[in-house]
Amino acid sequence: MQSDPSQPIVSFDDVHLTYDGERDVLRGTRMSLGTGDFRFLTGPSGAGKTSLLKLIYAAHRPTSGSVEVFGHDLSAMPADEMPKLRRRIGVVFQEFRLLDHLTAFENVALPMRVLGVSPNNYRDDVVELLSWVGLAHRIDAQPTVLSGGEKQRVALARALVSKPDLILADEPTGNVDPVMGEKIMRLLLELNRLGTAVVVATHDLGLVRGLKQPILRLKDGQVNLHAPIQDEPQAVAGAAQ
Ligand SMILES: Nc1ncnc2c1ncn2[C@@H]1O[C@H](COP(=O)(O)OP(=O)(O)OP(=O)(O)O)[C@@H](O)[C@H]1O
Repeated sequence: MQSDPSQPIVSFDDVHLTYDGERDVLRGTRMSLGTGDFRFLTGPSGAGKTSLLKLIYAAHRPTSGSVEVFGHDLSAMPADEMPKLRRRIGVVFQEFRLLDHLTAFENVALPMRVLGVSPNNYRDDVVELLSWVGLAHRIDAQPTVLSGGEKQRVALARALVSKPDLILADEPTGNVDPVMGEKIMRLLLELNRLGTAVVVATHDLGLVRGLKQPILRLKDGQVNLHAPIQDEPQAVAGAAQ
């Protein structure tokens, strides 16, 4: 399932999403995402950021309109092809929690086990990923003894183990202190520099401001693309003289 780099990897055309027949969350949303793009997804609480990410992951279906991912119209995609598509998408969602009875290693390895990949083909990758997120020393620890930031980083490693082309992260810095939040974001930016497209839904405007990446702003059911926020020019002492 290769995609043409000149084509969008995600494309929403006139997408409506209505819950319970009355709550209009998306109202004719149009947007696209290209290979290797980085986008923050911002908007007021309840605007529909999580819902939008779930549409991309095909965890929800639109009420109307079309969602294409890696060139496939999701509404026309046979159910048995979904796992192959999802393998190309790494997700860090609040509700995809780590499993407490598994170690950090086993949690990160889980997507590969589910896909039926032999341990010989993922063991080194799992160890490398856990080292990359700074958790080589916690590889055998279970989530119950990990801090919030450590758990977030295990979840990030798990999202990356299938070498996805696209990462969807929903408030990945939500439960961690600002230093850890910045570290997680730097890891995502580094991945993006290596060619992975990344969408990060966040309320943390400090991060959005600091990292200077383009912003998808979701408001009133519509998505608009904004340029990175630039710092205000600093007043230069004596400049007026
Ligand atoms: N499965 C569902 N069934 C019914 N309503 C839902 C469902 N999921 C979300 N909603 C509603 O849809 C709206 C958008 O929710 P969503 O979680 O997508 O927003 P959000 O922008 O991610 O919010 P937040 O920033 O607070 O996390 C909210 O009003 C929410 O209550």
